[in-house]
Amino acid sequence: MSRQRLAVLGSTGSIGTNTLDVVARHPDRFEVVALTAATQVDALLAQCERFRPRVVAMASAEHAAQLAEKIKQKGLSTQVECAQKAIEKIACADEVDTVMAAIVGAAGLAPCLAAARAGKRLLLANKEALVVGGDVFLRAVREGGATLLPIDSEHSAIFQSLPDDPASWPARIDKIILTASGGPFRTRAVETLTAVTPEEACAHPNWVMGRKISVDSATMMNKALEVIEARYLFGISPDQLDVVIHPQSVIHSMVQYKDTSVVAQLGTPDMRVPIAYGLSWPERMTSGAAPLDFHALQGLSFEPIDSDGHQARFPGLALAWESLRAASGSCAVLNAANEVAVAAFLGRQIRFDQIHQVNRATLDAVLPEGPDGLEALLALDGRARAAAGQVVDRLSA
Ligand SMILES: NC(=O)C1=CN([C@@H]2O[C@H](COP(=O)(O)OP(=O)(O)OC[C@H]3O[C@@H](n4cnc5c(N)ncnc54)[C@H](OP(=O)(O)O)[C@@H]3O)[C@@H](O)[C@H]2O)C=CC1
Ligand SMILES: CC(=O)[C@@H](O)[C@H](O)COP(=O)(O)O
Ligand SMILES: [Mn+2]
Repeated sequence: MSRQRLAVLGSTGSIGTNTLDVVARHPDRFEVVALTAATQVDALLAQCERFRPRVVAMASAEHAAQLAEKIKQKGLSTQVECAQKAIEKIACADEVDTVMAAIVGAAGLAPCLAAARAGKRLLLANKEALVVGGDVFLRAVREGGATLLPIDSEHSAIFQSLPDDPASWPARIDKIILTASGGPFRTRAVETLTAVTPEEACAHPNWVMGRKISVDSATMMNKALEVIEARYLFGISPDQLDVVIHPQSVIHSMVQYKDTSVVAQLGTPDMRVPIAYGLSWPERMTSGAAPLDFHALQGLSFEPIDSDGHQARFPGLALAWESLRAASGSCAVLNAANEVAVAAFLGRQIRFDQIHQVNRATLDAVLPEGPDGLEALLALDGRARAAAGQVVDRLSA
């Protein structure tokens, strides 16, 4: 069996390092040919020493120059490139079979589209790329003949719970139920959310993740993005998408069939499981995760999202359905606003509860014009970021 030649985009992040952890367990199956990162020069250098990729790219010339110098000092043969175009070039290179898309945010859209158009096996962790790209993204997958496999834990669970033949899904499925942990503030008094610090927001109860997605989990904007992601991945209508709070993060999501049967995927909350599934699909291979111990499990519980003040605590969740039903491009506007708002919160410019104010105001202010390609999507993303930035400025003045 020939080895899959892998490129990991965002290799220094949480998904990137988990991917390399899984890959290192299977040297007979994978060859790491390319890695990309943005700012973490030493972390990427260490990955180069361990995995010996042929090429790496960093988002800025400054970081790439620092890395190139260190690579030379170590006597490594890895070629160092820079800028977003180099990352896109890696995503569609002939020497790459499989692309792990693990860049955070809309910055991952162009490389994902490049990989899709080049017909790669595309492992999608970067949910924002699909939220922004929507039908444009799916068209690139179709036309390029790419294989799109979900890595997000909920979407991997749904994919594992669905029949193999996508053509059979509409006739068989009643709805998809995404589970949500409720994040670090599930039981916190709503009126105290004004005082939340970035450190508190990033302390997820079940998962260790990057800072942006951790804040999204705390506002439940992560679940809003995931509802949109599910809409596109599984071609299902927004009315057939439901969310239930499940604080233990053991059931990763469920599919309810027409006969009311529910099929779910369970496991310990460890991203190496969906990563290993994506890498090995349609086979299975070891992931390094600990198995679930049903004898030790304390119980699984569920809370409706409209119970116990959750609607007031998580006002952003409803924006998923609102954006999906609004003009095409609205999901891209929501995503851009949220990226700006989360960055402003992490930079201590706005309060935690003001993230939703930025998202709400930006959705109201920016009218999308049905973006039909990458250029139009990036222009819309830029417009929404400018509008969101103005809201941030007003709130922080
Ligand atoms: N973490 C998790 O468990 C899960 C994550 N996801 C999704 O996966 C994606 C990655 O998340 P996560 O790993 O947590 O994020 P991290 O912040 O941990 O990692 C992000 C990676 O992207 C790189 N990066 C950041 N900005 C840019 C840019 N502008 N251009 C190129 N590269 C960039 C970073 O480089 P550097 O570090 O060098 O600056 C890093 O390698 C997100 O879309 C997230 O929603 C989905 C499910 C679970
Ligand atoms: C691991 C993963 O997929 C994250 O998206 C996770 O689901 C976050 O959990 P909640 O958003 O449910 O808190
Ligand atoms: Mn998820």
